[in-house]
Amino acid sequence: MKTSIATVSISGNLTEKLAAIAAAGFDGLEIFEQDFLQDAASPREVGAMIRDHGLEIMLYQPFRDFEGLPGPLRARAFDRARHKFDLMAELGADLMLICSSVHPQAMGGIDRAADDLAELAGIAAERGLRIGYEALAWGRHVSDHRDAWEIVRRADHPALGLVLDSFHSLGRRIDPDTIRRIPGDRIFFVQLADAPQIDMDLLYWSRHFRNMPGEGDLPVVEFTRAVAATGYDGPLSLEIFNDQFRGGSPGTIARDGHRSLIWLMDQTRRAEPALRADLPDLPANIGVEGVEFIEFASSPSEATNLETALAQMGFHREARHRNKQVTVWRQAGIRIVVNVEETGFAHSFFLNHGTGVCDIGLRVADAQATVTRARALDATLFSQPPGPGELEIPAIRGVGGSILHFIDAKSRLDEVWQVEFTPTGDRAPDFGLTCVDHLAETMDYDEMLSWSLFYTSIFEMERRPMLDVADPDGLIRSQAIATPDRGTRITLNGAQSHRTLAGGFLTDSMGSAVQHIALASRDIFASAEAMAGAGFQTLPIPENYYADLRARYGLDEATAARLRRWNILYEAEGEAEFFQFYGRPLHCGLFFEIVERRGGYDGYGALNAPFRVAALKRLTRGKDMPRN
Ligand SMILES: O=C(O)c1ccc(O)c(O)c1
Ligand SMILES: [Mg+2]
Repeated sequence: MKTSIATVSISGNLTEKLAAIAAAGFDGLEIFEQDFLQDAASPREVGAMIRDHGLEIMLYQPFRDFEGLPGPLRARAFDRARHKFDLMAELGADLMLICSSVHPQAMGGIDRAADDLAELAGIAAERGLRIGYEALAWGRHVSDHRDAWEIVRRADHPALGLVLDSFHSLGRRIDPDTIRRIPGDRIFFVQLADAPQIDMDLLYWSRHFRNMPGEGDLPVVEFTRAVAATGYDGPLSLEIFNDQFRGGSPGTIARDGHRSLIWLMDQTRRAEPALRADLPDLPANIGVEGVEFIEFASSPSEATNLETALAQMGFHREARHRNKQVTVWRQAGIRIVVNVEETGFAHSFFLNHGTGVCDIGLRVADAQATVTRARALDATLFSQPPGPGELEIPAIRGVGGSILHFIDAKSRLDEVWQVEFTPTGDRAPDFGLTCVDHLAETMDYDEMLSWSLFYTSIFEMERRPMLDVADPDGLIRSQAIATPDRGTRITLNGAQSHRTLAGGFLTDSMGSAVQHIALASRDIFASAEAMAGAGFQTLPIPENYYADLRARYGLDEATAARLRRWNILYEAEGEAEFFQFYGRPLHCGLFFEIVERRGGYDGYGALNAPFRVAALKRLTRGKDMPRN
């Protein structure tokens, strides 16, 4: 199956669109009439331009309001079509999409539509062209692919086929398995789009909120499986109308689109062996076994602030790198690496962003397989020449110029701590922190879909519904992603305004980055006490919060007082309970969170998030009186 994308999916002018589509690796495109009409070049020149980019024109669209018209209107529609056929010949396009009519005078009737389309197919065939009929979800008489197929079947003309569009079928909740009964050679073209599940008018939803397969909530994999089962082996083409994408970077949107199609074909192939995908073999979604390390880039002077916080949380300096100014801070299953080298990747990260998380190490079963999959999904590999005696650990580029390293036991990369580091012999205190609970990455709202697709397409990770968090100065959208065992969790936080806390952090850190690190505690009260004893300062939470908490959950005075004492926030869902408290932000804006989950709690304290944001803002504006 070839990959294609409609020009309407990408921002920019036609030249920019073509460059982005070609660079992302698509085989071809659907030329959207509007994109072409607005360009100054002649149809012939546009066709040549497309082919010069190594791209094939797979479809010309849309041709509207054709079938079922009375008398003179019908004749007019045939004239219009002839004119478009002339244009297609100039362009070098041989397939035209006809979408079901929304014309107020269209009469309906399966046979009438079939007769009109058969007659038009005859005209197209004389010119060596073909036409494909698509049911728009809001079509006046035809709004279901089953009816569109019945029309195509009755018209029975070799130059007429069906066009399927996942949005129109799935948006109307039509069972995709109904596609399985259509012969694959009568399907001329397949368009794909996903969308977030929002209850709204179909036309408005379709024209503004479509997104890439895997970015939304529609069962696009089931749809593609059904298509594959018919034996269809034509192009899979993205047709994405999205307001956000229209304003996005053409290169990023095209890359995400290509990634989504590779992901989709891979998922489909695994479930539906009949699929003939032009895809190399690639390993299945990579299972992540945990966070092996979190590395900060810093400088000797700036690192002190961070290292003080680490010591106050009960970390000890466990080991030093043999050749580099790199130290490992450790507590149970958590390793925090502090890199103050003056050359190399971490240093350039530091120069660009200041102190911050430059590298995340993930534990996987097979590091090499991980980069093979990541590469097939258009991720950028990262490498830096290893120093003498150092291991070559596979890595890719992640959020905001940071990197992701992959550590496995299979190729003994997990021995890096013994091979490259020498123990300091420092005493290990135990403040009860056990492992990384989650990493919170802050980014521009417009980047969220892109990074969520990145994680969920490469790794075995699932998305949770998107949440809104109210910041006093705007909204933050939050998207949690986690492995099925919940052992590795990442939250993506999207800022829409630079006046929000997250937005301010983005400006200060010169781009997307980890804004907070949540560490899991065995016993949050014991951890809070030990940390306070070591001088750790928590984020003060106002009295009002605890009054509200008592009312909300009927907590007794003693429990509320205990929570209040350590500024611990609380949330409960049935038997499941969540406890969390925050540290104060470091100079770099990053802060730590300590959490304890009980009874299978699976969230992130969404009800508490606005209190946390307001408390942080009070603190940074210097208006808060510490209570303890
Ligand atoms: O929104 C539309 O009008 C429109 C046009 C052509 C398509 O292929 C489509 O899916 C929608
Ligand atoms: Mg369509």
